[in-house]
Amino acid sequence: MIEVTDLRRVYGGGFEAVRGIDFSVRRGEVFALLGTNGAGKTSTVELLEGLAPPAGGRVRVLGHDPYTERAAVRPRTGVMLQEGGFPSELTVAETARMWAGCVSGARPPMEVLEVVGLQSKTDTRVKQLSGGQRRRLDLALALLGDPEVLFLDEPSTGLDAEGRRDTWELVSALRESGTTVLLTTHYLEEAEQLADRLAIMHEGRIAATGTPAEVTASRPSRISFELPDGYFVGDLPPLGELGVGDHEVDGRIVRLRTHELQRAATGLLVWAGQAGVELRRLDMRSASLEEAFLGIAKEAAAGAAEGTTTKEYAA
Ligand SMILES: Nc1ncnc2c1ncn2[C@@H]1O[C@H](COP(=O)(O)OP(=O)(O)OP(=O)(O)O)[C@@H](O)[C@H]1O
Repeated sequence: MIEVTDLRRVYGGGFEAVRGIDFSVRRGEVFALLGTNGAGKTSTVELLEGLAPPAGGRVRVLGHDPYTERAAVRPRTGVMLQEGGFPSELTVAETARMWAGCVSGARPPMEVLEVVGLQSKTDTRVKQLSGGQRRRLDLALALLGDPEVLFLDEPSTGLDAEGRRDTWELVSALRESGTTVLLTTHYLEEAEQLADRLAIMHEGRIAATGTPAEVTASRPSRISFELPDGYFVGDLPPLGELGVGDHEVDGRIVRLRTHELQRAATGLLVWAGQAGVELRRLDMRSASLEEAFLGIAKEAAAGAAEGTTTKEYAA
């Protein structure tokens, strides 16, 4: 549905915001673009939406160039920009009707307003809507053309926790109905919940890509606990044999990092059981997408000088 090869975007002053990225999105998939501020997510999405031509490389959406073959692509895509501009004096219903007039084969405006939960606000003027309600109106307009591919640029920014959950449910329902979704987000939990696959951007490049599970699986799990009274780290079983990569001791607290959580955890608990000691403040956890994101961004920053390579976790 979307195919991106060696894509580049250069702004007026010569600044290269997108520096040769590759990814593809399959039919019915939710694909998330993550990244630090200024990583190049919006610059990329705008190229996919056909709002600007690339400085280099290639974009195909539904098999077409979204910039030069706009007429073939635009009717089949829905776009929710980071900031929508609405005439503020119109009501919600008037805005949806006006927009429907610009879309060929539009769905009934009331239907999409109901989908996003704005049915009780149809007579409210846009200027009186909250920020979150405006985001929902924006989403409703993107859905009017019943798109095959939906671009959502930070769909839940500005929404409260409940609004965010509602948006997630909506995106999940769209995926169920076969819509392909490309979204950018700052919320790692959002990507973890919604994305079938994701790419983490950093300074115009893709630093890592794969399913959320694949990207997090590359990061070490953590175990921490308090040393039992009278014991020292040297009294623990040999950590290397438990699959522990490295460890640090902070007062009485021991922190272990491992790529083999079950083996390390079992070894530690068997040891504690045999020694008859309690491991107080015991905590064991797999890496979260947030840890993976922070680690990858840090590594990418460190590796930038020597030319960063993309980590592919996909099978
Ligand atoms: N019109 C422009 N002219 C010059 N530079 C720009 C322009 N638009 C964006 N940039 C720069 O390009 C880089 C990428 O910006 P972009 O908005 O794509 O990042 P982003 O990943 O979407 O960031 P955010 O998460 O903060 O929205 C930034 O350094 C930004 O300052």
